[in-house]
Amino acid sequence: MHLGLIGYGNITRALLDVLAREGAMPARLTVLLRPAQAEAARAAGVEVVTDTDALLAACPDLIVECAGHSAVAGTVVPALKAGIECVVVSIGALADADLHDTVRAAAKTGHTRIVLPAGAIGGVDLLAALKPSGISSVVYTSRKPPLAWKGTPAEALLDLPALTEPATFFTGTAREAALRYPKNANVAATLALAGLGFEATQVQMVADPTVGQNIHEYRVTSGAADYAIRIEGKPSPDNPKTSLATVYSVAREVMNRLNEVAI
Ligand SMILES: NC(=O)C1=CN([C@@H]2O[C@H](COP(=O)(O)OP(=O)(O)OC[C@H]3O[C@@H](n4cnc5c(N)ncnc54)[C@H](O)[C@@H]3O)[C@@H](O)[C@H]2O)C=CC1
Ligand SMILES: O=C([O-])CC(=O)C(=O)O
Repeated sequence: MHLGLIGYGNITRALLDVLAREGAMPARLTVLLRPAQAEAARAAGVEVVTDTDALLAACPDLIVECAGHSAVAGTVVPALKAGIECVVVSIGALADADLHDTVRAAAKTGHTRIVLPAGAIGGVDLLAALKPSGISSVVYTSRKPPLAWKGTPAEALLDLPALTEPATFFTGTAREAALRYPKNANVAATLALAGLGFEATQVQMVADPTVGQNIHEYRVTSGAADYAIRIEGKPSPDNPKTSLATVYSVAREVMNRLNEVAI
């Protein structure tokens, strides 16, 4: 497999470690990154490109986006049009309804598809499966240590370093959450896309100095099953906003395309 990656940050670097450890390194790897990161990546033995055209010209079999919302419009859309399957982690980008339409049209043009991994959470398979049974509610709470909300609008609402007890600073729709907290609410968008949509999926975000993990809890009620799930994600050492489970979820997507059995 020739794997194309977008972004050379926390997820990409950890992903490459996991694939190497698992003996699942693709035969060829091309990474689209910011020019400032090119030297470090080349030193790690990675084939580097710095613009979308060069990534597409390399013709990877699969592209995995591990960068940020802007990469979805900038690189994923042209890649889909060119017929390359794309796994996207910055799922919150699809809260922009126009971009969501553009992405779907691009996949149709390229006769390919965009794959949305479970990312930091689990249970998305069940939620998506339950959709035709009629889902009546999806309520999601994201609870992270104050540090994980640094550099987000939560900073203007709370004195994050001084918090001594949990503070719920956001209650609203998945759409609002994903658009206002692009680096922290991809899970909200994933649940919305799997289940009730961006307007009806209810989201709470909590800065909690009493926890050391990124805790994702959601409850689903539907025609065929009701369930609640709680994931206590360990934060990535290099980016406390991102749960380590996200890296493994992306690794699973890659390994499922290399193995005889996909699970
Ligand atoms: N689906 C999910 O459950 C989750 C999704 N995420 C998302 O995954 C993405 C990556 O997360 P991390 O690796 O932890 O972030 P990071 O900030 O450590 O790394 C992202 C890297 O991509 C680079 N980048 C951004 N836009 C780019 C572009 N257009 N082209 C090339 N490089 C670009 C940045 O400069 C940075 O080096 C973020 O959007 C994050 O919000 C994170 C956690 C869970
Ligand atoms: O990794 C996590 O804990 C979840 C996250 O950042 C997101 O939903 O964007």
